[in-house]
Amino acid sequence: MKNRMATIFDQIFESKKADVDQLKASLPIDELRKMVKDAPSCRDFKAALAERECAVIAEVKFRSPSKGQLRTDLDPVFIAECYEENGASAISVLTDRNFFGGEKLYLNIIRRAVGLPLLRKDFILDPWQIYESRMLGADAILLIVAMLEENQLKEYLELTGTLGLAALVEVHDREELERALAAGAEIIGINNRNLKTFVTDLNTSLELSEAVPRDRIVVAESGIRTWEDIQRLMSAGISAFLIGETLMTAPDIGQKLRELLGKEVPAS
Ligand SMILES: O=P(O)(O)OC[C@@H](O)[C@@H](O)c1c[nH]c2ccccc12
Repeated sequence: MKNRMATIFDQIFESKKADVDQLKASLPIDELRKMVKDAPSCRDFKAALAERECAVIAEVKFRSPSKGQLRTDLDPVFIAECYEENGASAISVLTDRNFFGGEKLYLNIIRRAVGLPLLRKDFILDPWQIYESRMLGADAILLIVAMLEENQLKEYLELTGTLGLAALVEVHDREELERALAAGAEIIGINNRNLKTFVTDLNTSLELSEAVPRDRIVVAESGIRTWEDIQRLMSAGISAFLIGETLMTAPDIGQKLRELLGKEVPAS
């Protein structure tokens, strides 16, 4: 089992690398760099998280390698509007097609429908994708420490800042956290999902958040199911939460979000 899962992580990496090589060949980075100059300004992702005591980044994710198809009514705009109406602080949009059923186009159509800042959820391996994210209408990108070399992480963080994008820097363990902090990450995502086994454990966020200085924002990611989960994380000083599956599998997405925010008592 363990080996099979490890292979999926490697598969994602290889598949993304092949995609990026192809994209780079079709549009040289210099061209892309020129295009970015005309992109509209970004919405402030960091401020949106900082201004609430309990900030939910609600995710548009139709499929995952561990759970398969999460939802069959594929209406990303409807879901994003539902998130906005029911109290989300930001929206995370999966743009990886092969493993998560995402589309780059979703960023564009969701951006036109809602006013919240958008996080592009993908596997960033190359600066090309950072320029592309800006073109697609993202306000923030995910940088996964486990996928990047130390110098890449620093370089990519700098580039995100230069382009006006925010970066959510994702870590899974203490060593990755140290690397993220050393690189100057301001928003640290602590992923409760073990990348090899895909098992989620909220203790990962509870334990690692203790080592994050107070001037950085911590986002607890993955495996959050209830208001009680959120309260547990809040008691450790965490105030931002990235939630996908629980919302995407709920029959009434809006109601589920209100429940998670403590605004409504669960139906059963
Ligand atoms: O669906 P969940 O368990 O609520 O998790 C959301 C989010 O944390 C998860 O989708 C995620 C975290 N890091 C990622 C990196 C790539 C793709 C997806 C992810």
